[in-house]
Amino acid sequence: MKITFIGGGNMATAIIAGLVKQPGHAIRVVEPDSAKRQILGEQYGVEALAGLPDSFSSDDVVLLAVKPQSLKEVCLALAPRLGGALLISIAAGVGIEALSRWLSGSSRIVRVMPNTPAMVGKGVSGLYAGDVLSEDDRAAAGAIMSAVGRVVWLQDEAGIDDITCISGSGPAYVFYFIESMIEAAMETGFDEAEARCLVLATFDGAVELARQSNVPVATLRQNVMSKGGTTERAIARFEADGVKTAIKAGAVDCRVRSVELGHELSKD
Ligand SMILES: NC(=O)C1=CN([C@@H]2O[C@H](COP(=O)(O)OP(=O)(O)OC[C@H]3O[C@@H](n4cnc5c(N)ncnc54)[C@H](OP(=O)(O)O)[C@@H]3O)[C@@H](O)[C@H]2O)C=CC1
Ligand SMILES: O=C(O)[C@@H]1CCC=N1
Repeated sequence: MKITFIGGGNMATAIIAGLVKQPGHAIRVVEPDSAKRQILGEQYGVEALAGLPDSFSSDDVVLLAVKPQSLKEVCLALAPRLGGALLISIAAGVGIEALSRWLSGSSRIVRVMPNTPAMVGKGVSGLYAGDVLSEDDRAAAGAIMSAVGRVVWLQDEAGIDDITCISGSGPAYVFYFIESMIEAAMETGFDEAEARCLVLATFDGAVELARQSNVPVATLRQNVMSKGGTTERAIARFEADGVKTAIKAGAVDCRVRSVELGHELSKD
C-alpha cells in the first residue's frame, strides 16, 4: 500500500514505527519540522517531505495525523490534490461530515482513534466509516491499523468519542499511575533505575496475571489484600482519597472534550 502521513508527530511516528516492521508498504510523511523529518527518514527509512505532494491517485492512502486544530487548513489544501485517494483521519473530535465538506465532498473517509503503544505493535485502534465506504476500503484501513495492534470497528461515530476516553487517551492514564509508583519507590529509597525496573515488572506481572485469569480483576486485587495486612491500608487510602472516582471522572471529562473539539472545529 502507498501511505502518505500528513503530520509526522507523536502518533504518526508510533504508527510508522509499527508499520515499517511489515514489508510491502511504501510510506511517505509530510512534516514541516526539519528535525522531525530527519529522524523519520533516518530511524524508519521513510520518505519525508516538507510539503504536500502535487497530487494523489485512487491507489493512495492519505493518513491525516495533524492536530485537530490544523485539520481544516490541511484538508482545504488537500482537496484539489486528493485524486480520489482513501483518507484516514486519526484526529480526535472532528467528524466525517466536516472532513468530507472540507475535502470537496469526498466520501472515501475512515476515522481511526489509535493509541501510542502502536509503536511496539500493541496498539488499540477504534475505526468508524459510514455505510458508503466500500468493503475494499474498510479492509485497507483495517489492514493498516492491524499492523500495529488490535482493531475494533465501531457501530456509530459517537463510538470514536467513547473509545478516545478509554484506549486513545488511556495510555496517558496508565503512564500517570506508573510515574506515581516510581516516585513512591524513590521516596522509599530505591534509586531511579531500580524504581523503574520494579514498577514496570509489577505492572507487567499484574497485567499478565489479569490476562491469564478467568476471575474478575477485583478478585485478583482482593487476593493481594490480606485481612488486616498492608495492602488493605493502601487501598483504604486510595478509596478515601477518591482515586477510582477521579479516574472515572477523568475519562468522562476526556469524552466531553472529544465532543467539544468536534463542535468547536467543525462549525464552518
Ligand atoms: N498522541 C496520541 O496519543 C494520539 C493522537 N491522536 C491524534 O493524532 C493527531 C496528531 O497528534 P500528535 O501526534 O499527538 O500531535 P503532534 O503535534 O505530535 O503531531 C502533529 C504534527 O503535525 C505537524 N503539522 C502541523 N501542521 C502541518 C501541516 N500543515 N502539514 C503537515 N504536518 C503538519 C506538526 O508539526 P509542528 O509541530 O512543526 O507544528 C506535528 O509534527 C491529533 O489529531 C490527535 O488528536 C489520536 C490518538 C492518540
Ligand atoms: O490528547 C489528545 O487529544 C489525543 C487524542 C487521544 C490521545 N491523544
